[in-house]
Amino acid sequence: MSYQSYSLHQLGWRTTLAHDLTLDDFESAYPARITAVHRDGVAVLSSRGHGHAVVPHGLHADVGAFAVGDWVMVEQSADRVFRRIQRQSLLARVAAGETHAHQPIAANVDTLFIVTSCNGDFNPSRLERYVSLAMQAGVTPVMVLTKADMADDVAAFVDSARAIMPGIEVRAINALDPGSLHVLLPWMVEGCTVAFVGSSGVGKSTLTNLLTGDVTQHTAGIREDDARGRHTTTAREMFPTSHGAWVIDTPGMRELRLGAADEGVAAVFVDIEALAEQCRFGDCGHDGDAGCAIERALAEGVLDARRLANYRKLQRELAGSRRSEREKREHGRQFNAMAKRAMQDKRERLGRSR
Ligand SMILES: Nc1nc2c(ncn2[C@@H]2O[C@H](COP(=O)(O)OP(=O)(O)OP(=O)(O)O)[C@@H](O)[C@H]2O)c(=O)[nH]1
Ligand SMILES: [Zn+2]
Repeated sequence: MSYQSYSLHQLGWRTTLAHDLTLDDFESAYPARITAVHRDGVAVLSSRGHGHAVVPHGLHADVGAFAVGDWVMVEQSADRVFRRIQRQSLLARVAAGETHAHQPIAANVDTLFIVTSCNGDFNPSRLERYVSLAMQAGVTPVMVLTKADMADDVAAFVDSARAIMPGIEVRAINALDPGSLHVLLPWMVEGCTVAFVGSSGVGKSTLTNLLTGDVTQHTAGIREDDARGRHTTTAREMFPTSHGAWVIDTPGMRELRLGAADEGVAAVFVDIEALAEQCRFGDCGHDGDAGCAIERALAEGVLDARRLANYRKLQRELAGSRRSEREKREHGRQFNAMAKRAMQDKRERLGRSR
């Protein structure tokens, strides 16, 4: 199995990916998909099978610029990455702390299964956050409610989940029952890539193992030939399933946080944004202002107070991350100006001493 090869279609190739490539690219290199990112290069899968490719110095800054699921062009004559192909979607991790730096986690994911359980784990505000993140990344969110076998009123959980965003797909499931897996099959299509997020204990590993179990040894490393022909054992983070879809399971998925996700938040809270447009005054503060449509909706019970509070909280976070981006840019500008001054001083001193 570990030496199995896949067609481009099976690997998830889309014709749109080729729009980013020239004839030259195709003559000197071939497309491959990254299944793991290592310190010294990337593990790839292509129509040639499993392989390892080094990332030349200076290509997209460093290995950190590549993510599992990325498509790259690998040189025909050497196991070396030639270039990365434009991503269709990108789940990025926002670093903890004040820097708000974005680190790519998974690329070209089609569906993000947002997993929660039909119990105390179910938290609409956290789900709104995950859905915003998926929308921002360009990935279709699907809500998966596990432990349906242990809840009295599954329908109530499904209804709450449907209220997170208009039109969102919701499926309740008993992850311990392989027979109930069929509810996820519409997204497990050949060449499609899925990933799971959710808190600890909701059943992500159970579902991932069910989907990939009979196809690969999930956690075990696979022997492969590296660039120098040595055998190495490397862990992978992208796995085939029996239905032909791929599951990306990387440790980074567990640390996804909402970054600069303005469009994602706007997509999830379309109801509130539409209400705001109906306020009498364009600069309505939605706080005791006359003719406020949001407050009217609250009073009429059309809008949930918790949802509005979470929308405001996310807006504040977005403002915070915009501010820190600005500060970083400003800091960079100040540093450049300082460096320029130092160079000038040096030139002047040299000029005088001559
Ligand atoms: N009854 C029932 N138990 C479930 C279901 N899904 C998961 N479990 C159980 O819940 C526990 C946690 O499941 P995991 O799959 O390990 O959860 P996880 O999301 O991967 O958790 P982390 O690895 O900590 O992120 C396990 O004991 C599972 O057997 C379900 O639908 N019904
Ligand atoms: Zn208002």
